[in-house]
Amino acid sequence: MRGAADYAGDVTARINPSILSADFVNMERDLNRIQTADYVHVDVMDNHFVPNLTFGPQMVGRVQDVSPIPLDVHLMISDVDRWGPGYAELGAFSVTFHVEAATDPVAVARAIRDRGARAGLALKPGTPVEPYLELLPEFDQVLVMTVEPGFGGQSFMPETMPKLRLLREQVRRLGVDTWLQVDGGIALDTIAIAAEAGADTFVAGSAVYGADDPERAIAGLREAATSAWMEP
Ligand SMILES: O=C(CO)[C@H](O)[C@H](O)COP(=O)(O)O
Ligand SMILES: [Fe+2]
Repeated sequence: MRGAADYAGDVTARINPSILSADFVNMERDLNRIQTADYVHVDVMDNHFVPNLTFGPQMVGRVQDVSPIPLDVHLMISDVDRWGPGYAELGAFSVTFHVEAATDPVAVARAIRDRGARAGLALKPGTPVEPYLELLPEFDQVLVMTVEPGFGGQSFMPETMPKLRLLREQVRRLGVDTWLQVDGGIALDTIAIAAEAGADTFVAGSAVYGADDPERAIAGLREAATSAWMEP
């Protein structure tokens, strides 16, 4: 039997709703609709690294001020050497950046950690994982994108799952506690696929905010992922 403990110690699946699907002019209200979330996923886009634009440090700082739940910041921006560590200084719980956006990913991760946040490495669907497997001890989480970054509401890409399997194997081999996150198209019908492949942390935007009852949606997702771990 492949139990949850194999994947994530004795934690339950972490569900991180993405406020990309929230109402930007009612952000505080929408943060209060997800009080059972593990972390709040914050998508920062610069219309350069990805063809979409959201917000920057000023807005994330205000979200940090009013959110009762710690922030999981996902940077989809260029030049994270310059901008990345500042998000840690705002008090984010974790700051995740795309490997292509850093001149020296390890140096950026160390700068983020030095400022008190967890450092995450993000991989787009077309970005291979092999060159980074040995770097796992430098990162607190790896984000395997399960859609092309830039927009919510896209379809889950199952072809990204082999990367997750390799990462899970490497986490076991090195004995590190690097969280494995998936982001994009995560819903009740896809979360089990990612959980079975080794993910322990799940971002969901439209599946949470598109539901009549976001907290019930969070509970359903958590239950679906945890059940997938328990299956023989
Ligand atoms: O990083 C992202 C997009 O680049 C978002 O976090 C992600 O797409 C969440 O939205 P959904 O769950 O609706 O796919
Ligand atoms: Fe994201």
